[in-house]
Amino acid sequence: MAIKADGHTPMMAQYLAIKAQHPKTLVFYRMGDFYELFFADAEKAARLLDITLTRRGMSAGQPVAMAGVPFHSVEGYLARLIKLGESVAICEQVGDVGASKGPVERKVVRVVTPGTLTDTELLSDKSEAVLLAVHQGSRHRCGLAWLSVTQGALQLAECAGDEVETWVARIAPSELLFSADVTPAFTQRLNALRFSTGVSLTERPAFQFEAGLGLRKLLEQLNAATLAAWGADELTHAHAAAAALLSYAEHTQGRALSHVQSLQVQRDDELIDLPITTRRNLELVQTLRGEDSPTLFSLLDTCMTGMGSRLLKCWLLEPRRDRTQAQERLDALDLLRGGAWQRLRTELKGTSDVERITARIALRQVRPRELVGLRQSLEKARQLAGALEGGTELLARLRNDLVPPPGCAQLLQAAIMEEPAALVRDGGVIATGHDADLDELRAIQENADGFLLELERRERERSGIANLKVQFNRVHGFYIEVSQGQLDKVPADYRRRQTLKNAERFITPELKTFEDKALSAQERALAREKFLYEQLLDALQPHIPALSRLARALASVDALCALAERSLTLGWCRPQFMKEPGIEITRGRHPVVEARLAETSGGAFIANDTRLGPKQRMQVITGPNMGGKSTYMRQVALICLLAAMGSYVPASACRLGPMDAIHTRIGAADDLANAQSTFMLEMTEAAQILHSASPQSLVLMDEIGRGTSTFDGLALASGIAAHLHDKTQAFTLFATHYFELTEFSAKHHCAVNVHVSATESGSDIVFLHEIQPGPASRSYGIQVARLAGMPAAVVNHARHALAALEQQQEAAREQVDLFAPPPEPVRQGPSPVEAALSSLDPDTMSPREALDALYALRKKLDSK
Ligand SMILES: Nc1ncnc2c1ncn2[C@@H]1O[C@H](COP(=O)(O)OP(=O)(O)OP(=O)(O)O)[C@@H](O)[C@H]1O
Repeated sequence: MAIKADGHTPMMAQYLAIKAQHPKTLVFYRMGDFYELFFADAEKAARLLDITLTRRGMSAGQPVAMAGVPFHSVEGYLARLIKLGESVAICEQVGDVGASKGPVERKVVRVVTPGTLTDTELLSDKSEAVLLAVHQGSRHRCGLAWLSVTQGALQLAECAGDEVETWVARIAPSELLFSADVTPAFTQRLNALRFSTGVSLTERPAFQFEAGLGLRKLLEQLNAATLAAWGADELTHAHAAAAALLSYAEHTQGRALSHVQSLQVQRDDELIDLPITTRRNLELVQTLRGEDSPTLFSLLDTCMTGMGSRLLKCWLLEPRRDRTQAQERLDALDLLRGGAWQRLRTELKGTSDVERITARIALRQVRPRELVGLRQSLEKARQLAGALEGGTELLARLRNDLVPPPGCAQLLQAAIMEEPAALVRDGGVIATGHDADLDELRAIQENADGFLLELERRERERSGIANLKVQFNRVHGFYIEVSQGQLDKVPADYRRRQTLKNAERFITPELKTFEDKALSAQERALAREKFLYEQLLDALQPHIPALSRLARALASVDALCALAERSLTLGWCRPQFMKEPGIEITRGRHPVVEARLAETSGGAFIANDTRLGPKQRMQVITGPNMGGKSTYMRQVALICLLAAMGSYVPASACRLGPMDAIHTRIGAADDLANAQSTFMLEMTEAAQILHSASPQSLVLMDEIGRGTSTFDGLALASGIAAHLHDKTQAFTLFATHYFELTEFSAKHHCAVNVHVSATESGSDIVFLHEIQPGPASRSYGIQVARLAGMPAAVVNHARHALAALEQQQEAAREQVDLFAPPPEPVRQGPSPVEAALSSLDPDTMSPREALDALYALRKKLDSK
């Protein structure tokens, strides 16, 4: 192999030039049927994928480490790498093999990264891969821009610098872009986010976060002269984020994102605030153990399509403060519950992921079978539109959007076969009758079979070899096979092509002429199919906006039908919204615990009422462990959240006032990644709630203060309760084991005591799970420990110790008033210097007397 001047083989030189452009990305370099990785990339891939590390000779005097994966199973490997947060540059052969002397021309055609996935095989049906760019702006503001490449909807927002974490939690990106010049403190916060949310961080050059560039790119993308219509013209920090976002997305796809044509601006006061801790504690989309079920989402999601599931998740995680949208959905649900939901779901069954297919058409990555799926789904959409009887404003809008773009289905029908091959490069994709040239080329191939049979018959007759066969294989082309015993009968014009153990293979001039014609017809047919497919993609581009709307409408109908079905199956009621602040729930249930109990035949769920209003803002909840305090508190939050997203709720009646946030401080898990102790984390979270909650927030506090000594904990818990009651005035559910806190309501007129009931049966405890007025009478900790299987000796020991402790406390009880305001610092009487000073009358003193008095004062001070 020729060695170039710098010592590398021409192929390695080509590889290194490509690698230099993608230093932080694994480069998959296509060589025949494999993607190869070299040097450090090879070592890394071998480690991450557990594939063999080999050597490919030497280049520039160095051994070349190499590892490879077969191209036909590349998706599986990509999926694993992406899951590990890696990015991969796919480098294909783009030139003709053998066209020039050096290596075949190669190019990175796209970069697969966690936030920009478009491959159906790599994406989860039920969640989006979202790419987010964060720009750290001036004056403590940050700009955010995000998008899911497969959805094509661009979103912008600006937020206060300290709210980035909340926004990132809500947006739940797979990949986050940030500028190389953010402050070290900001980088630290991003790293913490990486630990807590698993997001991949990608650093981009600072110049890409430029507001002017962002504005230009946005205008170009939306084909608009101003962003005023979206209310986005002033959001310069978000423009800067958008600049980096769009550049990166285009860079990874290797083309402009023509399907990204819609923009939405999210304002920080539009959505109900659901901080990371709330999402986690309420187990909205993930259990505390990080599993997908059982969660509120897994219970809700009976959607028929991935699009529906994804939209439903988005409704759940982005509830609006304004109730218009929720009301619209509830109105639609009322109508669908009449029975329409069943018909619509039958139609929805088997619908393809039109949203992703549309994006893949725009990115020109769509596969033939996806287009067949699209055509069938357009037909389904047409039928759905017919079956939707308008009725409500929302349903009427959806019906309009479900009408397929004129001509689109016909175009697909005419161009693509009923059952096309998986890949265009294999041929067998374009329908017969679509293109005369292609039909002619195919006819040559089809007539070949008849011709070959005829030739075989003639040659057998001519040679007298009865078992002579005319055949074809990919390597040797066409041939006539004659077995060893018959070789003497072979006619003179046969030319030997190949010798086998028991037979010889020949070609004749006639067969050779036919071969040339047939093979070139096949090649030309393949090329023609590729060309026609590209033409079809061109013709589909103008339909993209209408297809995106249609996809959204399909997803909405699916999500609404799921909510309708759930409300009926689970016996939920329609919530009412009121203008006055308050939470009034009659016979509320925790939907996930209830479903669990039903599944495990663990008995019926006990429904409970909740009444909170301006005069009763806080419930102090006591009761035994396992009594149901956490369940009760969470159920109130879940019911508020379900109502806000426009769903029916697990209760028999429900009226809700305005709500701006749900804050939770529940459980205690060490945050080892951030080097925070249990107690530190508890206090940090509580402090955040005290700073950000408002009178329109719902706050759940579960056993605050238990992470430290009893007195410290009790003192802190009472301080926090008082702050929430007096200053924040949020609706608060405050569960505690400190009985002392049940005295809180005596001095705080908006707080009431409630408890979860339990009774004793012999020495056992029976949980009734009912919320009742007043404080709990005792804590039953020892009975619960007994139930948990604690050895009898330990339980006995504990009983004695408890009795002794209670006696001791009774004897030494000193009434401590936990809720009395802190005493003013004690004021002492005037000091001797002050007394002497106040007895002086400067107006009656001569200068000399004044000086003497001053010396006397000084002396008094020194003698102190
Ligand atoms: N209303 C209810 N109806 C029926 N079962 C319930 C109800 N509430 C709770 N439970 C059952 O009791 C279990 C314990 O409830 P929960 O965790 O809410 O108790 P807790 O009072 O918060 O306990 P701890 O103080 O130990 O955290 C639940 O897992 C559930 O199985």
